[in-house]
Amino acid sequence: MRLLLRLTTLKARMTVVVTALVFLASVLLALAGLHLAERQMAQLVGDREFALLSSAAAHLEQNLAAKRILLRSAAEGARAARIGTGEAMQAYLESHATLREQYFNVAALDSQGELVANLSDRRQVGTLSAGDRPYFRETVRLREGIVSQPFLSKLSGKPVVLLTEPVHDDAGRLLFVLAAGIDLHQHSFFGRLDTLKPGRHGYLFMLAADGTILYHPDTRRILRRVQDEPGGVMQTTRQALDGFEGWRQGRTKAGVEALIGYKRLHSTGWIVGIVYPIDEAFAPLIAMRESAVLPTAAVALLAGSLGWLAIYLLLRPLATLQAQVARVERGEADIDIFDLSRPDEVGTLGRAFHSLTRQRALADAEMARLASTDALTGLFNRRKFEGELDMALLRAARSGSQAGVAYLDIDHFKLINDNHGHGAGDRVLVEFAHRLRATVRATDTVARLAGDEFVVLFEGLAAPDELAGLGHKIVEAMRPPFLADGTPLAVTTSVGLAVATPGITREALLRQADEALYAAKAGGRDGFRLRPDAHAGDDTQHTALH
Ligand SMILES: Nc1nc2c(ncn2[C@@H]2O[C@H](COP(=O)(O)OP(=O)(O)OP(=O)(O)O)[C@@H](O)[C@H]2O)c(=O)[nH]1
Repeated sequence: MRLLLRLTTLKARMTVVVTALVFLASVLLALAGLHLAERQMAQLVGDREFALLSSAAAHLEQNLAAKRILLRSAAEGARAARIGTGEAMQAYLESHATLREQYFNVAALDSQGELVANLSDRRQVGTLSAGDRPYFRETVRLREGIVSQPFLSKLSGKPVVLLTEPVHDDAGRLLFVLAAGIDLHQHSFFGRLDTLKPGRHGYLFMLAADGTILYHPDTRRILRRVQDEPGGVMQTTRQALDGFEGWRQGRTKAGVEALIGYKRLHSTGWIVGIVYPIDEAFAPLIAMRESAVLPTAAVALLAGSLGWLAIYLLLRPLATLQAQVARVERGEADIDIFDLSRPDEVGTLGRAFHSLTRQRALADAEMARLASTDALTGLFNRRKFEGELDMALLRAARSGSQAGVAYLDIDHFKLINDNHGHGAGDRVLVEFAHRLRATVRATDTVARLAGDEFVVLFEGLAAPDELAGLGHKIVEAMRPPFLADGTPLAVTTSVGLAVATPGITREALLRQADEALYAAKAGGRDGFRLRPDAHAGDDTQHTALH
Protein backbone atom coordinates (compact mmCIF):
# COMPACT_ATOMS: atom_id res chain seq x y z
CA MET A 1 0.00 0.00 0.00
CA ARG A 2 2.83 2.36 0.93
CA LEU A 3 4.59 1.49 -2.29
CA LEU A 4 1.35 2.14 -4.18
CA LEU A 5 1.05 5.54 -2.52
CA ARG A 6 4.65 6.32 -3.32
CA LEU A 7 4.02 5.40 -6.95
CA THR A 8 1.52 8.21 -7.17
CA THR A 9 4.40 10.69 -7.28
CA LEU A 10 5.73 11.75 -10.65
CA LYS A 11 9.26 10.92 -9.54
CA ALA A 12 8.38 7.35 -8.60
CA ARG A 13 6.45 6.76 -11.79
CA MET A 14 9.24 8.18 -13.95
CA THR A 15 11.77 6.02 -12.11
CA VAL A 16 9.66 2.91 -12.63
CA VAL A 17 9.21 3.75 -16.30
CA VAL A 18 12.93 4.47 -16.82
CA THR A 19 13.93 1.27 -15.00
CA ALA A 20 11.42 -0.77 -16.95
CA LEU A 21 12.58 0.73 -20.25
CA VAL A 22 16.24 0.16 -19.44
CA PHE A 23 15.49 -3.38 -18.33
CA LEU A 24 13.53 -4.02 -21.51
CA ALA A 25 16.29 -2.49 -23.64
CA SER A 26 18.96 -4.56 -21.84
CA VAL A 27 16.95 -7.76 -22.23
CA LEU A 28 16.22 -7.05 -25.89
CA LEU A 29 19.87 -6.21 -26.54
CA ALA A 30 21.03 -9.34 -24.75
CA LEU A 31 18.48 -11.46 -26.61
CA ALA A 32 19.38 -9.88 -29.95
CA GLY A 33 23.08 -10.47 -29.23
CA LEU A 34 22.43 -14.04 -28.17
CA HIS A 35 20.25 -14.66 -31.19
CA LEU A 36 23.00 -13.37 -33.46
CA ALA A 37 25.58 -15.42 -31.63
CA GLU A 38 23.27 -18.44 -31.85
CA ARG A 39 22.96 -18.06 -35.60
CA GLN A 40 26.67 -17.62 -36.03
CA MET A 41 27.34 -20.51 -33.74
CA ALA A 42 24.85 -22.71 -35.59
CA GLN A 43 26.62 -21.79 -38.82
CA LEU A 44 29.99 -22.54 -37.30
CA VAL A 45 28.98 -25.79 -35.66
CA GLY A 46 27.02 -26.85 -38.75
CA ASP A 47 29.96 -26.11 -41.03
CA ARG A 48 32.35 -27.90 -38.69
CA GLU A 49 30.08 -30.96 -38.52
CA PHE A 50 29.71 -30.96 -42.28
CA ALA A 51 33.50 -30.81 -42.67
CA LEU A 52 33.74 -33.76 -40.30
CA LEU A 53 31.13 -35.55 -42.30
CA SER A 54 32.95 -34.85 -45.54
CA SER A 55 36.17 -36.25 -44.15
CA ALA A 56 34.31 -39.32 -42.88
CA ALA A 57 32.77 -39.74 -46.33
CA ALA A 58 36.18 -39.33 -47.97
CA HIS A 59 37.61 -41.91 -45.58
CA LEU A 60 34.83 -44.38 -46.41
CA GLU A 61 35.20 -43.67 -50.08
CA GLN A 62 38.95 -44.41 -49.86
CA ASN A 63 38.35 -47.48 -47.77
CA LEU A 64 35.84 -48.79 -50.26
CA ALA A 65 38.08 -47.95 -53.20
CA ALA A 66 41.01 -49.73 -51.50
CA LYS A 67 38.84 -52.76 -50.90
CA ARG A 68 37.71 -52.79 -54.52
CA ILE A 69 41.28 -52.46 -55.77
CA LEU A 70 42.35 -55.31 -53.53
CA LEU A 71 39.58 -57.53 -54.87
CA ARG A 72 40.37 -56.54 -58.45
CA SER A 73 44.02 -57.40 -57.98
CA ALA A 74 42.96 -60.72 -56.41
CA ALA A 75 40.82 -61.40 -59.49
CA GLU A 76 43.67 -60.45 -61.81
CA GLY A 77 46.02 -62.66 -59.79
CA ALA A 78 43.62 -65.59 -60.17
CA ARG A 79 43.43 -65.01 -63.92
CA ALA A 80 47.20 -64.75 -64.22
CA ALA A 81 47.59 -67.94 -62.21
CA ARG A 82 45.12 -69.57 -64.59
CA ILE A 83 43.05 -70.91 -61.78
CA GLY A 84 40.34 -73.05 -63.24
CA THR A 85 38.83 -75.11 -60.43
CA GLY A 86 37.04 -74.39 -57.22
CA GLU A 87 39.67 -76.19 -55.16
CA ALA A 88 42.41 -74.16 -56.78
CA MET A 89 40.44 -71.01 -56.12
CA GLN A 90 39.89 -72.05 -52.46
CA ALA A 91 43.62 -72.53 -52.07
CA TYR A 92 44.33 -69.26 -53.86
CA LEU A 93 42.01 -67.31 -51.60
CA GLU A 94 43.37 -68.91 -48.47
CA SER A 95 46.89 -68.02 -49.51
CA HIS A 96 46.05 -64.27 -49.47
CA ALA A 97 46.03 -63.21 -45.83
CA THR A 98 45.12 -59.58 -46.71
CA LEU A 99 41.78 -60.77 -48.04
CA ARG A 100 40.90 -62.08 -44.59
CA GLU A 101 41.93 -58.83 -43.01
CA GLN A 102 40.04 -56.60 -45.37
CA TYR A 103 36.80 -58.50 -45.84
CA PHE A 104 34.40 -60.25 -43.63
CA ASN A 105 34.45 -63.13 -46.17
CA VAL A 106 35.52 -63.72 -49.78
CA ALA A 107 33.69 -66.29 -51.86
CA ALA A 108 34.08 -67.48 -55.45
CA LEU A 109 31.06 -68.34 -57.60
CA ASP A 110 31.38 -70.18 -60.87
CA SER A 111 29.86 -68.88 -64.07
CA GLN A 112 26.46 -70.30 -63.01
CA GLY A 113 26.58 -68.69 -59.59
CA GLU A 114 27.35 -71.87 -57.66
CA LEU A 115 29.53 -71.41 -54.59
CA VAL A 116 32.84 -73.05 -55.43
CA ALA A 117 35.20 -71.51 -52.88
CA ASN A 118 34.57 -69.83 -49.53
CA LEU A 119 37.32 -68.22 -47.49
CA SER A 120 35.64 -68.13 -44.10
CA ASP A 121 34.33 -71.69 -44.18
CA ARG A 122 35.15 -74.06 -46.99
CA ARG A 123 32.49 -76.50 -45.78
CA GLN A 124 29.85 -74.24 -47.18
CA VAL A 125 31.10 -74.84 -50.72
CA GLY A 126 28.30 -76.34 -52.79
CA THR A 127 25.59 -75.26 -50.40
CA LEU A 128 24.68 -72.02 -52.09
CA SER A 129 23.64 -70.91 -55.52
CA ALA A 130 23.66 -67.16 -56.25
CA GLY A 131 22.76 -67.43 -59.90
CA ASP A 132 19.58 -65.44 -59.44
CA ARG A 133 21.09 -62.81 -57.10
CA PRO A 134 21.11 -59.29 -58.51
CA TYR A 135 24.79 -58.75 -57.63
CA PHE A 136 25.78 -61.89 -59.58
CA ARG A 137 23.59 -61.13 -62.59
CA GLU A 138 24.72 -57.51 -62.63
CA THR A 139 28.41 -58.48 -62.51
CA VAL A 140 27.92 -60.98 -65.34
CA ARG A 141 26.01 -58.44 -67.39
CA LEU A 142 28.47 -55.60 -66.91
CA ARG A 143 31.57 -57.82 -66.98
CA GLU A 144 33.01 -55.74 -64.17
CA GLY A 145 32.87 -55.48 -60.42
CA ILE A 146 30.01 -53.77 -58.58
CA VAL A 147 29.03 -52.83 -55.05
CA SER A 148 25.83 -54.66 -54.15
CA GLN A 149 22.77 -53.39 -52.36
CA PRO A 150 22.96 -54.24 -48.66
CA PHE A 151 21.28 -57.49 -47.70
CA LEU A 152 21.24 -60.13 -45.01
CA SER A 153 23.88 -62.70 -45.78
CA LYS A 154 22.57 -66.23 -45.96
CA LEU A 155 25.98 -67.58 -45.10
CA SER A 156 26.69 -65.42 -42.03
CA GLY A 157 23.26 -64.13 -41.10
CA LYS A 158 24.79 -60.63 -40.94
CA PRO A 159 23.85 -57.45 -42.79
CA VAL A 160 26.41 -57.08 -45.54
CA VAL A 161 27.27 -55.39 -48.79
CA LEU A 162 29.24 -57.30 -51.37
CA LEU A 163 31.98 -56.17 -53.67
CA THR A 164 32.23 -58.35 -56.78
CA GLU A 165 34.92 -58.85 -59.37
CA PRO A 166 34.65 -61.18 -62.40
CA VAL A 167 37.54 -63.49 -63.42
CA HIS A 168 37.70 -64.15 -67.16
CA ASP A 169 40.01 -66.49 -69.07
CA ASP A 170 42.14 -65.33 -71.96
CA ALA A 171 39.26 -65.89 -74.34
CA GLY A 172 37.09 -63.61 -72.27
CA ARG A 173 34.85 -66.36 -70.87
CA LEU A 174 33.63 -65.92 -67.34
CA LEU A 175 35.26 -68.39 -65.00
CA PHE A 176 34.46 -67.00 -61.57
CA VAL A 177 32.84 -64.13 -59.80
CA LEU A 178 34.69 -63.16 -56.65
CA ALA A 179 32.35 -61.73 -53.97
CA ALA A 180 33.89 -60.00 -50.96
CA GLY A 181 31.59 -59.22 -48.10
CA ILE A 182 31.74 -56.21 -45.81
CA ASP A 183 30.04 -56.65 -42.47
CA LEU A 184 28.04 -53.47 -41.90
CA HIS A 185 28.51 -53.93 -38.17
CA GLN A 186 32.21 -54.41 -38.45
CA HIS A 187 34.19 -51.88 -36.49
CA SER A 188 36.89 -51.44 -39.10
CA PHE A 189 34.44 -50.09 -41.66
CA PHE A 190 31.31 -48.15 -40.68
CA GLY A 191 32.07 -48.83 -37.07
CA ARG A 192 34.74 -46.18 -37.31
CA LEU A 193 31.98 -43.65 -37.76
CA ASP A 194 31.29 -44.14 -34.07
CA THR A 195 34.57 -42.49 -33.20
CA LEU A 196 33.51 -39.33 -35.01
CA LYS A 197 30.19 -38.92 -33.23
CA PRO A 198 29.66 -35.37 -31.94
CA GLY A 199 28.80 -34.69 -28.29
CA ARG A 200 27.43 -37.28 -25.91
CA HIS A 201 24.30 -38.18 -27.82
CA GLY A 202 25.28 -37.26 -31.36
CA TYR A 203 25.88 -40.01 -33.93
CA LEU A 204 26.65 -40.77 -37.56
CA PHE A 205 24.56 -43.00 -39.80
CA MET A 206 24.64 -44.32 -43.34
CA LEU A 207 21.92 -44.77 -45.92
CA ALA A 208 22.01 -46.48 -49.27
CA ALA A 209 20.72 -44.41 -52.19
CA ASP A 210 17.34 -46.18 -51.97
CA GLY A 211 16.90 -45.27 -48.30
CA THR A 212 18.07 -48.58 -46.80
CA ILE A 213 19.81 -47.97 -43.51
CA LEU A 214 23.37 -49.30 -43.79
CA TYR A 215 24.60 -48.17 -40.48
CA HIS A 216 22.94 -46.71 -37.41
CA PRO A 217 23.77 -46.77 -33.66
CA ASP A 218 20.39 -48.40 -33.21
CA THR A 219 21.42 -51.64 -34.96
CA ARG A 220 17.80 -52.85 -35.10
CA ARG A 221 17.21 -50.29 -37.82
CA ILE A 222 19.97 -51.61 -40.10
CA LEU A 223 18.67 -52.97 -43.42
CA ARG A 224 15.30 -51.28 -42.92
CA ARG A 225 14.29 -48.67 -45.46
CA VAL A 226 13.57 -45.30 -43.87
CA GLN A 227 10.50 -45.05 -46.09
CA ASP A 228 9.07 -48.22 -44.53
CA GLU A 229 9.70 -47.24 -40.90
CA PRO A 230 6.86 -46.02 -38.69
CA GLY A 231 6.50 -42.28 -39.10
CA GLY A 232 7.90 -42.32 -42.64
CA VAL A 233 10.85 -40.26 -43.83
CA MET A 234 11.82 -37.12 -41.93
CA GLN A 235 11.90 -33.98 -44.01
CA THR A 236 15.69 -33.50 -43.95
CA THR A 237 16.27 -37.18 -44.87
CA ARG A 238 13.87 -36.85 -47.80
CA GLN A 239 15.85 -33.84 -49.01
CA ALA A 240 19.09 -35.82 -48.69
CA LEU A 241 17.61 -38.73 -50.69
CA ASP A 242 16.60 -36.14 -53.32
CA GLY A 243 20.24 -35.04 -53.58
CA PHE A 244 20.72 -32.45 -50.83
CA GLU A 245 24.19 -32.25 -49.31
CA GLY A 246 24.96 -29.96 -46.38
CA TRP A 247 23.40 -29.37 -42.96
CA ARG A 248 20.04 -28.30 -41.70
CA GLN A 249 18.41 -27.72 -38.35
CA GLY A 250 15.68 -30.30 -38.02
CA ARG A 251 14.08 -33.01 -35.95
CA THR A 252 15.12 -36.65 -35.77
CA LYS A 253 12.70 -39.53 -35.81
CA ALA A 254 13.15 -39.76 -32.03
CA GLY A 255 11.89 -36.16 -31.80
CA VAL A 256 15.25 -34.60 -30.95
CA GLU A 257 15.92 -31.10 -32.28
CA ALA A 258 19.34 -31.37 -33.92
CA LEU A 259 21.78 -30.15 -36.51
CA ILE A 260 21.58 -32.82 -39.20
CA GLY A 261 24.15 -33.09 -42.01
CA TYR A 262 24.29 -35.26 -45.13
CA LYS A 263 27.12 -36.13 -47.50
CA ARG A 264 26.93 -38.44 -50.49
CA LEU A 265 29.58 -41.03 -51.46
CA HIS A 266 29.99 -40.56 -55.19
CA SER A 267 31.14 -44.09 -55.98
CA THR A 268 28.05 -45.75 -54.46
CA GLY A 269 25.46 -43.04 -54.01
CA TRP A 270 25.41 -43.88 -50.28
CA ILE A 271 24.62 -41.07 -47.90
CA VAL A 272 26.56 -40.57 -44.70
CA GLY A 273 24.67 -38.51 -42.15
CA ILE A 274 25.40 -36.85 -38.84
CA VAL A 275 23.06 -35.89 -36.00
CA TYR A 276 24.12 -33.37 -33.34
CA PRO A 277 21.45 -32.55 -30.74
CA ILE A 278 20.91 -28.79 -30.46
CA ASP A 279 21.09 -28.72 -26.68
CA GLU A 280 24.58 -30.22 -26.87
CA ALA A 281 25.69 -28.27 -29.92
CA PHE A 282 24.63 -25.01 -28.29
CA ALA A 283 25.48 -25.99 -24.71
CA PRO A 284 27.94 -23.07 -24.26
CA LEU A 285 25.40 -20.68 -25.67
CA ILE A 286 22.62 -21.97 -23.42
CA ALA A 287 24.96 -21.56 -20.46
CA MET A 288 25.79 -18.07 -21.71
CA ARG A 289 22.07 -17.24 -21.98
CA GLU A 290 21.53 -18.28 -18.37
CA SER A 291 24.56 -16.41 -17.15
CA ALA A 292 23.45 -13.30 -19.09
CA VAL A 293 20.35 -12.96 -16.92
CA LEU A 294 22.21 -11.74 -13.85
CA PRO A 295 24.38 -9.09 -15.57
CA THR A 296 21.33 -7.88 -17.48
CA ALA A 297 19.38 -7.51 -14.25
CA ALA A 298 22.39 -5.79 -12.64
CA VAL A 299 22.70 -3.35 -15.55
CA ALA A 300 18.98 -2.60 -15.37
CA LEU A 301 19.22 -2.06 -11.61
CA LEU A 302 22.21 0.22 -12.00
CA ALA A 303 20.60 2.16 -14.82
CA GLY A 304 17.37 2.37 -12.81
CA SER A 305 19.26 3.79 -9.81
CA LEU A 306 21.08 6.29 -12.01
CA GLY A 307 17.75 7.13 -13.66
CA TRP A 308 16.23 7.72 -10.25
CA LEU A 309 19.14 9.98 -9.27
CA ALA A 310 18.89 11.91 -12.53
CA ILE A 311 15.14 12.31 -12.13
CA TYR A 312 15.59 13.33 -8.50
CA LEU A 313 18.09 16.03 -9.47
CA LEU A 314 16.08 17.20 -12.45
CA LEU A 315 12.85 17.41 -10.48
CA ARG A 316 14.40 19.03 -7.41
CA PRO A 317 13.29 22.54 -8.50
CA LEU A 318 9.75 21.17 -8.63
CA ALA A 319 10.08 19.96 -5.04
CA THR A 320 11.40 23.42 -4.08
CA LEU A 321 8.39 24.98 -5.77
CA GLN A 322 6.13 22.65 -3.81
CA ALA A 323 7.83 23.68 -0.57
CA GLN A 324 7.40 27.35 -1.51
CA VAL A 325 3.68 26.81 -2.11
CA ALA A 326 3.43 25.34 1.40
CA ARG A 327 5.29 28.36 2.85
CA VAL A 328 2.96 30.77 1.06
CA GLU A 329 -0.03 28.78 2.31
CA ARG A 330 1.26 29.07 5.89
CA GLY A 331 1.74 32.78 5.35
CA GLU A 332 5.51 32.51 5.80
CA ALA A 333 6.32 33.88 2.35
CA ASP A 334 4.97 36.28 -0.24
CA ILE A 335 3.76 35.03 -3.62
CA ASP A 336 6.64 36.98 -5.20
CA ILE A 337 8.88 33.97 -4.46
CA PHE A 338 7.14 32.27 -7.41
CA ASP A 339 8.37 35.00 -9.77
CA LEU A 340 11.32 32.79 -10.77
CA SER A 341 13.87 33.78 -13.38
CA ARG A 342 14.82 30.21 -14.40
CA PRO A 343 14.44 29.70 -18.14
CA ASP A 344 13.11 26.13 -17.94
CA GLU A 345 9.62 24.66 -17.47
CA VAL A 346 9.82 25.02 -13.69
CA GLY A 347 10.48 28.76 -14.15
CA THR A 348 7.54 29.02 -16.56
CA LEU A 349 5.36 27.14 -14.10
CA GLY A 350 6.46 29.37 -11.21
CA ARG A 351 5.81 32.56 -13.20
CA ALA A 352 2.43 31.27 -14.37
CA PHE A 353 1.60 30.41 -10.76
CA HIS A 354 2.74 33.86 -9.65
CA SER A 355 0.66 35.64 -12.29
CA LEU A 356 -2.38 33.47 -11.54
CA THR A 357 -2.11 34.07 -7.80
CA ARG A 358 -1.73 37.82 -8.34
CA GLN A 359 -4.78 37.92 -10.62
CA ARG A 360 -6.68 35.92 -8.06
CA ALA A 361 -5.65 38.31 -5.26
CA LEU A 362 -6.71 41.31 -7.34
CA ALA A 363 -10.02 39.64 -8.14
CA ASP A 364 -10.52 38.84 -4.44
CA ALA A 365 -9.74 42.45 -3.52
CA GLU A 366 -12.19 43.70 -6.16
CA MET A 367 -14.82 41.29 -4.88
CA ALA A 368 -14.26 42.51 -1.34
CA ARG A 369 -14.44 46.10 -2.52
CA LEU A 370 -17.69 45.47 -4.39
CA ALA A 371 -19.12 43.63 -1.38
CA SER A 372 -18.44 46.62 0.84
CA THR A 373 -19.20 49.45 -1.61
CA ASP A 374 -22.35 51.19 -2.75
CA ALA A 375 -22.40 50.83 -6.54
CA LEU A 376 -23.98 54.23 -7.29
CA THR A 377 -21.93 56.57 -5.13
CA GLY A 378 -18.79 54.53 -4.46
CA LEU A 379 -19.22 55.09 -0.73
CA PHE A 380 -19.21 52.23 1.78
CA ASN A 381 -22.50 50.30 2.00
CA ARG A 382 -24.48 49.43 5.12
CA ARG A 383 -22.66 46.17 5.81
CA LYS A 384 -19.23 47.73 5.65
CA PHE A 385 -20.33 50.71 7.69
CA GLU A 386 -21.74 48.51 10.45
CA GLY A 387 -18.44 46.64 10.64
CA GLU A 388 -16.47 49.88 10.75
CA LEU A 389 -18.78 51.29 13.45
CA ASP A 390 -18.37 48.16 15.59
CA MET A 391 -14.59 48.49 15.37
CA ALA A 392 -14.71 52.23 16.10
CA LEU A 393 -16.86 51.66 19.22
CA LEU A 394 -14.34 49.08 20.45
CA ARG A 395 -11.44 51.42 19.79
CA ALA A 396 -13.23 54.30 21.54
CA ALA A 397 -13.99 52.11 24.55
CA ARG A 398 -10.36 51.01 24.77
CA SER A 399 -8.78 54.42 24.24
CA GLY A 400 -11.45 56.50 25.96
CA SER A 401 -11.72 58.72 22.89
CA GLN A 402 -14.97 60.18 21.61
CA ALA A 403 -16.87 58.90 18.57
CA GLY A 404 -20.14 59.96 17.00
CA VAL A 405 -22.34 59.41 13.99
CA ALA A 406 -24.34 61.59 11.64
CA TYR A 407 -27.53 60.16 10.09
CA LEU A 408 -28.53 62.12 6.95
CA ASP A 409 -31.56 62.14 4.68
CA ILE A 410 -32.14 64.37 1.64
CA ASP A 411 -35.19 66.50 2.15
CA HIS A 412 -38.12 65.70 -0.12
CA PHE A 413 -35.97 63.60 -2.35
CA LYS A 414 -39.07 61.90 -3.68
CA LEU A 415 -40.10 65.23 -5.26
CA ILE A 416 -36.74 65.46 -7.08
CA ASN A 417 -37.33 62.01 -8.52
CA ASP A 418 -40.92 62.82 -9.36
CA ASN A 419 -40.19 66.22 -10.92
CA HIS A 420 -36.89 65.58 -12.64
CA GLY A 421 -36.80 61.86 -13.18
CA HIS A 422 -34.97 58.96 -11.54
CA GLY A 423 -31.78 59.68 -13.48
CA ALA A 424 -31.60 63.21 -12.12
CA GLY A 425 -32.30 61.72 -8.68
CA ASP A 426 -29.28 59.42 -9.12
CA ARG A 427 -27.03 62.31 -10.13
CA VAL A 428 -28.18 64.23 -7.04
CA LEU A 429 -27.30 61.21 -4.90
CA VAL A 430 -23.83 61.05 -6.47
CA GLU A 431 -23.21 64.78 -6.03
CA PHE A 432 -24.58 64.60 -2.49
CA ALA A 433 -22.18 61.78 -1.69
CA HIS A 434 -19.31 63.72 -3.23
CA ARG A 435 -20.01 66.84 -1.18
CA LEU A 436 -20.48 64.83 1.98
CA ARG A 437 -17.14 63.05 1.44
CA ALA A 438 -15.42 66.38 0.79
CA THR A 439 -16.93 68.01 3.86
CA VAL A 440 -15.70 65.53 6.44
CA ARG A 441 -12.15 64.44 7.20
CA ALA A 442 -10.51 61.74 5.12
CA THR A 443 -10.32 59.59 8.24
CA ASP A 444 -14.08 59.81 8.81
CA THR A 445 -16.15 56.93 7.40
CA VAL A 446 -18.93 57.90 5.00
CA ALA A 447 -21.56 55.39 3.81
CA ARG A 448 -24.87 55.23 1.98
CA LEU A 449 -27.29 53.06 3.92
CA ALA A 450 -30.17 52.97 1.44
CA GLY A 451 -32.16 55.31 -0.87
CA ASP A 452 -31.34 58.87 0.17
CA GLU A 453 -30.03 57.90 3.63
CA PHE A 454 -26.35 58.50 4.41
CA VAL A 455 -24.25 58.13 7.55
CA VAL A 456 -20.89 59.46 8.71
CA LEU A 457 -18.77 57.97 11.49
CA PHE A 458 -16.55 60.48 13.30
CA GLU A 459 -13.66 59.25 15.43
CA GLY A 460 -11.32 61.05 17.82
CA LEU A 461 -13.73 63.87 18.56
CA ALA A 462 -12.20 66.48 20.86
CA ALA A 463 -15.56 67.21 22.50
CA PRO A 464 -19.21 66.39 21.87
CA ASP A 465 -19.72 70.02 20.77
CA GLU A 466 -17.53 69.38 17.82
CA LEU A 467 -20.30 67.18 16.43
CA ALA A 468 -22.68 70.10 16.19
CA GLY A 469 -20.10 71.98 14.15
CA LEU A 470 -19.83 69.05 11.79
CA GLY A 471 -23.63 68.87 11.40
CA HIS A 472 -23.64 72.50 10.54
CA LYS A 473 -20.84 72.07 8.01
CA ILE A 474 -22.71 69.27 6.28
CA VAL A 475 -25.98 71.16 6.02
CA GLU A 476 -24.05 74.16 4.64
CA ALA A 477 -22.16 71.99 2.13
CA MET A 478 -25.46 71.06 0.43
CA ARG A 479 -26.59 74.64 0.18
CA PRO A 480 -25.14 75.54 -3.27
CA PRO A 481 -27.57 74.45 -6.02
CA PHE A 482 -27.11 70.99 -7.52
CA LEU A 483 -26.71 70.78 -11.31
CA ALA A 484 -28.22 67.36 -11.70
CA ASP A 485 -30.40 68.17 -14.68
CA GLY A 486 -28.53 71.05 -16.29
CA THR A 487 -30.73 73.41 -14.30
CA PRO A 488 -29.84 74.48 -10.76
CA LEU A 489 -31.62 72.43 -8.15
CA ALA A 490 -32.03 73.35 -4.53
CA VAL A 491 -31.22 70.34 -2.38
CA THR A 492 -31.23 70.40 1.42
CA THR A 493 -30.59 67.73 3.99
CA SER A 494 -31.62 66.95 7.53
CA VAL A 495 -28.98 65.55 9.85
CA GLY A 496 -29.32 63.60 13.07
CA LEU A 497 -26.19 63.45 15.22
CA ALA A 498 -25.43 61.15 18.14
CA VAL A 499 -22.38 60.89 20.41
CA ALA A 500 -21.26 57.43 21.49
CA THR A 501 -21.59 57.07 25.24
CA PRO A 502 -19.41 54.45 26.99
CA GLY A 503 -20.72 50.90 26.44
CA ILE A 504 -23.32 51.93 23.85
CA THR A 505 -24.10 49.42 21.11
CA ARG A 506 -24.06 50.12 17.39
CA GLU A 507 -27.83 49.66 17.16
CA ALA A 508 -28.46 52.04 20.05
CA LEU A 509 -26.15 54.71 18.67
CA LEU A 510 -27.74 54.53 15.20
CA ARG A 511 -31.20 54.57 16.77
CA GLN A 512 -30.29 57.76 18.64
CA ALA A 513 -28.93 59.36 15.47
CA ASP A 514 -32.09 58.28 13.60
CA GLU A 515 -34.23 59.82 16.34
CA ALA A 516 -32.22 63.02 16.06
CA LEU A 517 -32.78 62.96 12.28
CA TYR A 518 -36.49 62.46 12.87
CA ALA A 519 -36.43 65.44 15.16
CA ALA A 520 -34.59 67.49 12.52
CA LYS A 521 -37.21 66.56 9.94
CA ALA A 522 -39.95 67.34 12.36
CA GLY A 523 -38.30 70.64 13.11
CA GLY A 524 -38.68 71.79 9.53
CA ARG A 525 -35.77 70.03 7.73
CA ASP A 526 -32.61 71.70 6.29
CA GLY A 527 -30.88 71.50 9.67
CA PHE A 528 -29.48 69.10 12.26
CA ARG A 529 -30.25 67.79 15.71
CA LEU A 530 -27.89 66.31 18.32
CA ARG A 531 -28.50 63.40 20.71
CA PRO A 532 -28.13 63.13 23.57
CA ASP A 533 -28.79 66.80 23.69
CA ALA A 534 -27.03 69.01 26.23
CA HIS A 535 -30.53 69.75 27.57
CA ALA A 536 -31.94 66.26 27.85
CA GLY A 537 -35.50 65.87 26.63
CA ASP A 538 -35.37 69.24 24.92
CA ASP A 539 -34.00 68.85 21.42
CA THR A 540 -32.75 71.97 19.81
CA GLN A 541 -33.23 72.61 16.13
CA HIS A 542 -30.01 73.82 14.64
CA THR A 543 -30.65 75.32 11.32
CA ALA A 544 -27.89 76.36 9.11
CA LEU A 545 -27.55 80.05 8.62
CA HIS A 546 -28.49 81.44 5.26
N1 LIG B 1 -33.09 58.34 -7.90
C1 LIG B 1 -33.06 57.47 -6.93
N2 LIG B 1 -34.06 57.45 -6.04
C2 LIG B 1 -34.05 56.58 -5.00
C3 LIG B 1 -33.02 55.68 -4.83
N3 LIG B 1 -33.28 54.97 -3.70
C4 LIG B 1 -34.47 55.41 -3.19
N4 LIG B 1 -34.95 56.42 -3.96
C5 LIG B 1 -36.12 57.18 -3.78
O1 LIG B 1 -35.87 58.13 -2.76
C6 LIG B 1 -37.11 58.53 -2.22
C7 LIG B 1 -36.95 58.63 -0.71
O2 LIG B 1 -38.04 59.28 -0.23
P1 LIG B 1 -38.35 59.30 1.26
O3 LIG B 1 -37.09 59.19 2.07
O4 LIG B 1 -39.42 58.30 1.59
O5 LIG B 1 -38.94 60.73 1.46
P2 LIG B 1 -38.42 62.11 1.01
O6 LIG B 1 -39.01 62.40 -0.29
O7 LIG B 1 -36.92 62.18 1.04
O8 LIG B 1 -38.96 62.99 2.13
P3 LIG B 1 -38.34 63.26 3.55
O9 LIG B 1 -37.32 62.24 3.78
O10 LIG B 1 -39.48 63.19 4.50
O11 LIG B 1 -37.76 64.62 3.47
C8 LIG B 1 -38.12 57.50 -2.71
O12 LIG B 1 -38.98 58.10 -3.66
C9 LIG B 1 -37.31 56.42 -3.35
O13 LIG B 1 -37.99 55.84 -4.45
C10 LIG B 1 -31.97 55.69 -5.78
O14 LIG B 1 -31.02 54.94 -5.71
N5 LIG B 1 -32.07 56.61 -6.80
